[in-house]
Amino acid sequence: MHVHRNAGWSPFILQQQLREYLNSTSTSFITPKTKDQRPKTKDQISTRLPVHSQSSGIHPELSSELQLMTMAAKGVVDKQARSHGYDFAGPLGVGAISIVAPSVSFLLYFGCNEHGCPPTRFNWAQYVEQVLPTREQFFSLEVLGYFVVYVFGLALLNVTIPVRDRIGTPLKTGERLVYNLNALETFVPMMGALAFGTYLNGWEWSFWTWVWDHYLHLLTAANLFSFVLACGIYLASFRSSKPLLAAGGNTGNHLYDWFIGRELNPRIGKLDIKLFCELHPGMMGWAILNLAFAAHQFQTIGRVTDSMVLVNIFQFWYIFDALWNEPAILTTMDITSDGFGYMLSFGDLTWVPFTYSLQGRYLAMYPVDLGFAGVAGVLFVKGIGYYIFRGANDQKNAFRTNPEDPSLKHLKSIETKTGRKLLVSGWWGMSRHINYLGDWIMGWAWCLPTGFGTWVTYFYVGYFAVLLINRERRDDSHCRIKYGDDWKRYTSIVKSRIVPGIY
Ligand SMILES: NC(=O)C1=CN([C@@H]2O[C@H](COP(=O)(O)OP(=O)(O)OC[C@H]3O[C@@H](n4cnc5c(N)ncnc54)[C@H](OP(=O)(O)O)[C@@H]3O)[C@@H](O)[C@H]2O)C=CC1
Ligand SMILES: CC(C)=CCC[C@@H](C)[C@H]1CC=C2C3=C(CC[C@@]21C)[C@@]1(C)CC[C@H](O)C(C)(C)[C@@H]1CC3
Repeated sequence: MHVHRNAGWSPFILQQQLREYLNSTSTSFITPKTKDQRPKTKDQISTRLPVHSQSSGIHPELSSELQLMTMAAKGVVDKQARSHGYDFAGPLGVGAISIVAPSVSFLLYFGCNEHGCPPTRFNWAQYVEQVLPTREQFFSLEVLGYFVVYVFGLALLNVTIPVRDRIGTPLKTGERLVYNLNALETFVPMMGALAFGTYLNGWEWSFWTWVWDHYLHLLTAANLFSFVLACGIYLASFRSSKPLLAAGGNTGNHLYDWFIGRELNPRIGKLDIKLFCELHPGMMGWAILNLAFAAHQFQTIGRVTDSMVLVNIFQFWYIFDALWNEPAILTTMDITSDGFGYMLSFGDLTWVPFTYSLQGRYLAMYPVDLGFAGVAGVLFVKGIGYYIFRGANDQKNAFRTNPEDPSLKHLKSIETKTGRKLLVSGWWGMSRHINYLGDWIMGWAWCLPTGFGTWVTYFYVGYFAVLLINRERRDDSHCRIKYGDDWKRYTSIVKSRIVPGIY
């Protein structure tokens, strides 16, 4: 069996290769008999090439990943493996993002509120006097407490609701984690309870009023919680049990590793913090905020406009779609390769619920009636976006689940040395991430219902374009490592990154 130097990082296949290789070669892998025979310090083992001598049980013919698997098989993987290069322009870039992103989450509030969106009629002195909040308006210990109870309550549900257990993709240590996939089983009863409360009390229900009245307190609480959580998880990653670290979050630069995430899968018992934060408090909080905005609009104008209905339906659909397809998240880079740091802590718990719901908050203050033509136009944009987004994601997920599925036999793909195939026709032949294009077009369907009275509510499509372009580049570099020359072959066939024929 020819063992490829750059075998892609595909643990299933690597395990198969390793098994065949071990059977086919006379090389005897020295299996440490007892723990004390295993290399004990980082200096004694390394995951970096050039390879070790025979004595460590690693053979030079094996690719770097296969060596890792071999070490994994021998329990000698260096879980502290130093990382590859920097993303986001390194420590300077992540430092800037760590200041700018939270600031923007507040600026979108101070720049779009009852005083205007943006409040341009004030000069600076009037703005400071009339708009800037007092300390009491900015921070509330009581609301922070409620926010903590909300997050911890969801965490308790996540580890107690009977779940569809799911096995994650194999780690470089060879082990695979079990995940509690019950986001939908949590979200549906939550929405049912809120609907029942609204049925009993009407849209004037004090819960909706409370959310609206404490929006800024909740935003501050989410920012504080995200920061403290990221710091706690970072410090915990240095614990004596030496947890598995993310390849990109172990550079040794504290600021960078804190932002990107040093530990790959931080857990508290059965609670997987990365998966929980990505789909529970933030995504569900996003839906709650949108409903509170619709309630506020009803309380102020006695009805809910067609634009507010569309924004709520579109974004509720997006949230429900994410939770319905929860198993698919186990193969995303956030779960498989990114550590849990401030980027995901802030992104999940603050950025998503508070900036993605900007359109609903704007419409609660500045109602827009679209009319039939407007509704039809926005529905058309949404339909185009969702057709691409869902079509591409379903096709890839189906192909990854069972490449031999009869419904996929019309699709062309290329073999890779890892044994996994890459689609080169259908959605994934049009561009390497056409799913991103569909998602971005859907973002326009979220912004257009706010009309053209302000540019502020179109912030999302601008930000999202930057995020997806960066994400495509990061995924490209991950795939280049995974697939080596086969990825070059793939990119020579599928030339467009996101927009077919354009980018
Ligand atoms: N609203 C938001 O803020 C965000 C939304 N999203 C959305 O989430 C969805 C998922 O995106 P993301 O998590 O980036 O991952 P993707 O769904 O884009 O999957 C990327 C992975 O798919 C596999 N792949 C790539 N090309 C092919 C091919 N030709 N054939 C088969 N498999 C291929 C590779 O993994 P492998 O080969 O190892 O299987 C690659 O790493 C997207 O629709 C995106 O728009 C994402 C981030 C933020
Ligand atoms: C400004 C800043 C620091 C941004 C951090 C990035 C995060 C906002 C995003 C990183 C990956 C994300 C994903 C989703 C939301 C945005 C973040 C957290 C996601 C949950 C949206 C819904 C999708 O269906 C998804 C589940 C595939 C997706 C996962 C990644």
